[in-house]
Amino acid sequence: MSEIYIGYDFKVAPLQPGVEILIAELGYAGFESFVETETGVTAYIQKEEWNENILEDIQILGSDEFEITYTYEDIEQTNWNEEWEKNFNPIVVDDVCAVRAPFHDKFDTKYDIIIEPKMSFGTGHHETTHMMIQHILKTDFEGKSVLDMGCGTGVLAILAEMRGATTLDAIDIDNWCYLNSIENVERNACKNITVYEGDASLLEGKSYDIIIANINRNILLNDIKTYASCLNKNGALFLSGFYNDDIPTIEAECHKNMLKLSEKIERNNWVALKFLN
Ligand SMILES: C[S@@+](CC[C@H](N)C(=O)[O-])C[C@H]1O[C@@H](n2cnc3c(N)ncnc32)[C@H](O)[C@@H]1O
Repeated sequence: MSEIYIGYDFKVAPLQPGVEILIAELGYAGFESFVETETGVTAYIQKEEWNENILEDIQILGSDEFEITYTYEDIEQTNWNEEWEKNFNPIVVDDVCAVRAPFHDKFDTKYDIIIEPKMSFGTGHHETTHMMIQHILKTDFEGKSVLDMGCGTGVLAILAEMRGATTLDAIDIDNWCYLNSIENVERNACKNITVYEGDASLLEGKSYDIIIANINRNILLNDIKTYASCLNKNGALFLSGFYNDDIPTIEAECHKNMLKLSEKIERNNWVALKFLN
């Protein structure tokens, strides 16, 4: 890996969903890591992956809905690591589950998950991860088979195993997330999780008692049919990665696939839904 990164400091108004959209677009353009700041996001790309037209296809920069300005500079990788460590604060969900980095002190919680998120999404900071953790804490996982779709850092699969799940598949389309999930599974001494790189096309012939998918509205709308076909009788599907306003569309797609909405958690306009078949 190259020693030198280029760091872009983006200032974004309004902050959300601007930062979220910007991160998604930059990810596609080859940026590898993101540190959210009070005014926007700092995004890093390896210098050897960079060219001066790198932002040419980033649509949100031309949008009238957002005002986005940026500066950029060369960053030594060591500085980037420090920057990341400064910005990753541990979180505790419902006093029961801590998600922290190896360099944070241990918490006195029932579940203590150690994550080195590097470039993957899923430190528990995001509303959707937080709510999915809340759903998992309320659900009986003892002896269950589980799919964590869009696993990111693997945090949700790791918690599901800690809660008693005995067979788990964790899948992410992104190579960094795949590699990072394998690392985090080992770091937390999980024994029942298999990590795959890919998407819903890997699910043919598979079946699970519980499916967790924190991705985004459009991917979910596309893949709910496949998830429903992989869900065992009396199964549960947890979905997040979308807003309150998206519920009717998501619910309609679930209905088409014989899934009934049974519970909703909401946080800052983001939602996490539980469906039963
Ligand atoms: C919002 S993050 C969730 C990460 C983690 N599960 C959490 O809750 O913190 C969504 C993840 O889905 C992955 N992803 C996006 N599209 C996907 C697809 N079609 N199939 C599988 N994973 C996908 C992304 O790479 C990303 O890591």
